[in-house]
Amino acid sequence: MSTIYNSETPEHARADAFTGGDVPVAVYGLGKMGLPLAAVYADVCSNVTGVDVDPDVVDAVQAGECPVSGEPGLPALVGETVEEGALRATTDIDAAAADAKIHVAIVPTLVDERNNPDLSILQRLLEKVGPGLDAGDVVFIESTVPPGSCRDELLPVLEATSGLTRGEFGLAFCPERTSSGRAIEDIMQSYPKVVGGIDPASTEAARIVYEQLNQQGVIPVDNATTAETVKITEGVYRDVNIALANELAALADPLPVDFNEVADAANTIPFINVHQPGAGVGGHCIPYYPYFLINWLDTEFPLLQTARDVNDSMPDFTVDALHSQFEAIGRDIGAARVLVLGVAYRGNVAETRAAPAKPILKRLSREAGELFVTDPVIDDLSAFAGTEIELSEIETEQFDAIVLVTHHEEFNSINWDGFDPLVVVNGRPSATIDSTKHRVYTIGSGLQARGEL
Ligand SMILES: NC(=O)C1=CN([C@@H]2O[C@H](COP(=O)(O)OP(=O)(O)OC[C@H]3O[C@@H](n4cnc5c(N)ncnc54)[C@H](O)[C@@H]3O)[C@@H](O)[C@H]2O)C=CC1
Ligand SMILES: CC(=O)N[C@@H]1[C@@H](OP(=O)(O)OP(=O)(O)OC[C@H]2O[C@@H](n3ccc(=O)[nH]c3=O)[C@H](O)[C@@H]2O)O[C@H](C(=O)O)[C@@H](O)[C@@H]1O
Repeated sequence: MSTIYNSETPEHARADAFTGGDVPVAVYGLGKMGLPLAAVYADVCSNVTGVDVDPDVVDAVQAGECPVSGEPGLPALVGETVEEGALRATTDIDAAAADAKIHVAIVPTLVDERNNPDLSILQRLLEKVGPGLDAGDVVFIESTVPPGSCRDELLPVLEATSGLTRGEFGLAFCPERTSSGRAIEDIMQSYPKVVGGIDPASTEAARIVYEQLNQQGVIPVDNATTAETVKITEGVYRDVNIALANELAALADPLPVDFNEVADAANTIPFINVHQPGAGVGGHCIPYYPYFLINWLDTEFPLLQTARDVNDSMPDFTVDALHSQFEAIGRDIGAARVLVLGVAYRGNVAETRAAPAKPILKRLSREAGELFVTDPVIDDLSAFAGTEIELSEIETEQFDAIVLVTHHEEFNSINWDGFDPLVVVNGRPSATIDSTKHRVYTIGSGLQARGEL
């Protein structure tokens, strides 16, 4: 069997061995990002074992089915690669680790209730992978981790459990630079892959492998900590920029000014990229990554913490805006029927972690007369306050207010004229409320229409 790491075999021969299926791969974690990654690996090298602790996920993949929804091309790729024998799935981590020579970890890396980074799932996984490592194997970490993790936290686990020492096996950080809903495209061709190893041979091994997967090529960086910092920098850049937009969105009220128009105009200069203000920042990535610095290093990050605080205040900003509109028309929100549109953390994605809709609904359940909620992409709304209503039924009801928290494309076909005049708080400037009857307040734009109320 060929090895990729620290081998005297010429580079092109190692790449051929990988694409020819002579270097077995294990992908640990078959979730929203792990399954697309395993399927792309299988498409390229035809020799992948996907490993997951969830037997339902494993059974589905083994049957050629795709347990991850909303990823264009994924069901077909999983079906094809499983049928060809290029992809198989198991819950048996020990056996998969013993067989593989390339080990790819893409399990959750979270923060705890105090926002301290929690790498325990990844560490426990590597404790099981370690005993299966042989000299010449290489481990690629795709889960986002705080800078320094490969060197200080993960390498020691692999050394302790494998009996091997640094230099006998490789370890590189190879971040997922992908978004839900675009996973296959992002993995294969949207942007180059960044890779950084704990030693030059690990970086080289990662470069050789990912050059076969990614049509945009590979950016090898100096070491694993550099690659880890690239990924965190991308995440905090987004969080801080969204916070800037959210802070400036407040200009809409005192001036008044349509800050969304301001942003569009400002963004015509190529080096300006004003983000969109909105009802909040959710998901299991952007709200957490700042804490991979703030609560990891003995360094102050006042800007990052401020950005977090600003973004965390947006659910309250949204509910406060609703209160202001009710006060302006002299109505009592405590007697109002309020509908919330969208609980997913962002449009067109079936994921609710850290969704801004949760605190918005919680507060409205105390402050509104009656509360209703709908989301066409989330099956189970039981974790959210409010009475669930199907999107197809909302036009048969009357409401006093509608709060759009998440902009799913299904909301574009709402017949707004079908409702009697009501208050609308639009939490996503990308959504258009297509009616002049209603009193519409859009975050960033301010009061856009007084309507007939
Ligand atoms: N979802 C996203 O948009 C992005 C995610 N990432 C990174 O990728 C990581 C994984 O993300 P997702 O795939 O979205 O998570 P996910 O929650 O959808 O899936 C994680 C999978 O890992 C499995 N798992 C948990 N412990 C395991 C273990 N010990 N062995 C094997 N499988 C195990 C779970 O059963 C689940 O199927 C994230 O934590 C993040 O660091 C990076 C960029 C984008
Ligand atoms: C720039 C970008 O697309 N970043 C991705 C991000 O994915 P994620 O699914 O979290 O989407 P996101 O568009 O950053 O949105 C996060 C949250 O921020 C909100 N949001 C987003 C952009 C914006 O201008 N204003 C805003 O309020 C969204 O509604 C959502 O609640 O985080 C991923 C990750 O790092 O895990 C990363 O791989 C992805 O590239």
